[in-house]
Amino acid sequence: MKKVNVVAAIIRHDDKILCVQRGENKLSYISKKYEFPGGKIEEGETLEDTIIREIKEELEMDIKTEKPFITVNHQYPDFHLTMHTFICSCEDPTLTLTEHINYKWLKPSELKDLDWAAADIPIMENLIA
Ligand SMILES: Nc1nc2c([nH]c(=O)n2[C@@H]2O[C@H](COP(=O)(O)OP(=O)(O)OP(=O)(O)O)[C@@H](O)[C@H]2O)c(=O)[nH]1
Repeated sequence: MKKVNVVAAIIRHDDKILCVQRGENKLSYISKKYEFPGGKIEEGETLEDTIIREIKEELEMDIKTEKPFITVNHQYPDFHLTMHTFICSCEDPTLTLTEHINYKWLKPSELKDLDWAAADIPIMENLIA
């Protein structure tokens, strides 16, 4: 089974968290789902390098990693995902979507209203708790 290793950013600004929506995908279970921005770890990168690079690529945004949050292991029908997450901050919340189709800045109590990728559900629940 294919293994995918990603890092995702929980970007906070004021009392809100950034949530982004994936575009259409041939895998229906991730198509148009909400997620935390991020991506795959490249060779030689630290987890922090990955998240800074991915957020710049996907959102044209500069962030600072504050602390590691949880790591999730999730078995999707076609691959096994390990997703490391970091709580991050940004000075300027302005962003440009280069890959996603929508974004929302939500308070923790509002996170449960989105249609999340399955692997993100434990992350979202920990943020609410
Ligand atoms: N970045 C990110 N990926 C997630 C999250 N939740 C989740 O299930 N994934 C899955 O993890 C996989 C890897 O993420 P990615 O962003 O690098 O994937 P991708 O397919 O767009 O990358 P690629 O097209 O460059 O290969 C995707 O299948 C994605 O659906 C999340 O919160 N953030």
